[in-house]
Amino acid sequence: MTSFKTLDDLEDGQRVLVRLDLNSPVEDGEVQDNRRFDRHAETVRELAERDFRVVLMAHQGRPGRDTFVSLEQHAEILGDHVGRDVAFVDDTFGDRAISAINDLEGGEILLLENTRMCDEELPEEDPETKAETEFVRALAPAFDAYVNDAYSAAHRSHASLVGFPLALPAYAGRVMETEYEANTAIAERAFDGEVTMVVGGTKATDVIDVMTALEDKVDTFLLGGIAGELFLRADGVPVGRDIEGMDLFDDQWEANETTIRSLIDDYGDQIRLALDLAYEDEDDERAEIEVGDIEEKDRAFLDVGSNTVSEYAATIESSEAVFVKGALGLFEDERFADGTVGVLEAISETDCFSVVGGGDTSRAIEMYGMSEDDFGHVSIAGGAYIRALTGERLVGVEVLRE
Ligand SMILES: Nc1ncnc2c1ncn2[C@@H]1O[C@H](COP(=O)(O)OP(=O)(O)OP(=O)(O)O)[C@@H](O)[C@H]1O
Ligand SMILES: O=C(O)[C@H](O)COP(=O)(O)O
Repeated sequence: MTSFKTLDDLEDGQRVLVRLDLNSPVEDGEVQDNRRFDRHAETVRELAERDFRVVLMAHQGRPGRDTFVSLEQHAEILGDHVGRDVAFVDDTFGDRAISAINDLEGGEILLLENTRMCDEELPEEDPETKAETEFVRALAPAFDAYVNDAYSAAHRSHASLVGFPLALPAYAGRVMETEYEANTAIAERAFDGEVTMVVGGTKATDVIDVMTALEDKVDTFLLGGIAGELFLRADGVPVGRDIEGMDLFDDQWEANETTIRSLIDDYGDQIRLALDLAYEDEDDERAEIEVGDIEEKDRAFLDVGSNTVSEYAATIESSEAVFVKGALGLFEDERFADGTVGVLEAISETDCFSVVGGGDTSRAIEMYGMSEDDFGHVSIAGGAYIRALTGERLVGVEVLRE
């Protein structure tokens, strides 16, 4: 299906430069462990076991943000997941980096400093320009091959992602391979039965883009979350009131009202909206109301209701393939997790082909004790996932294919 080379095509024992995506949440300066470490650990472990000298590159945050920190902590967390030491050098491509690389023995692993600390990394330029940067020209000669495992960053035309594949023989890592295959399935595969897509979350434009790109691939869109409420509002239901401190509705409504209305007009038969919604009552408990009984915009809705969950679950049960993008409610609060957890459980109980994506949404799987093994694929990508779903090509994947 793919035309890129993989680790199966690499001759053992070489010097490999490997790009991972370890971009993680950072709280009070502390890097938080997450599934990206676990997934990439497989690629790294395989390379170390095959006696490669393994040098890793990754980014964290962006200059100017609190999350823009050194990768020193990442080396330790990754080492725990790999089950081997991951050394760290606080240099990206200077003399200290080169000398640490040259000191490596077969089977040893070294992580270089945050690629975004290098000035030439970030400006979005074409691969040819990136291949000419000092960063790539200085580092590439120290290696025999380049491996890109950072599918979730592959929509960025940054030097570490698109420059090196032009300077070295380039291969896809295991995460790159599996993410690519699962996330492009909806655009590239033909399914025999019904294809269902659960769309929610907070970003109306993501939902609109997915629906527009996939209307001829998806039989039924099940809507929820803030995006679902915007569709309900277009359908004449007085919903869409922000909870304090959030600004999720009015700007999005203004910017997207016309598009949402025309989607409902054009594809109404494929779109299913919530039948009931949940809110917080005077006693701080979850309460539900039928959509038809909502008379004015006097409260914030934080989840879809139980009738909606049953209906959506029944549709999922009869589907051949189910894709998820975005949560159906504020699942971080247990009282408003029923919608998101209900559809995820329905998916996990059927043997349909399934892909769950979006950084926040997939977090619900472990939060509520479900197992990733019960899903076809749980993506670790955010921006790259939505681009793949909408058929957009990812520059970092394209250079590997070339
Ligand atoms: N009714 C609601 N009110 C408030 N928040 C909601 C509601 N419904 C869903 N959410 C929030 O939406 C978030 C997920 O939305 P988002 O659009 O970011 O989806 P994602 O695809 O998981 O993430 P990302 O695009 O960031 O990778 C969840 O954290 C959830 O709390
Ligand atoms: O975390 C991500 O989604 C990727 O690493 C891309 O990060 P960016 O949006 O800061 O480029």
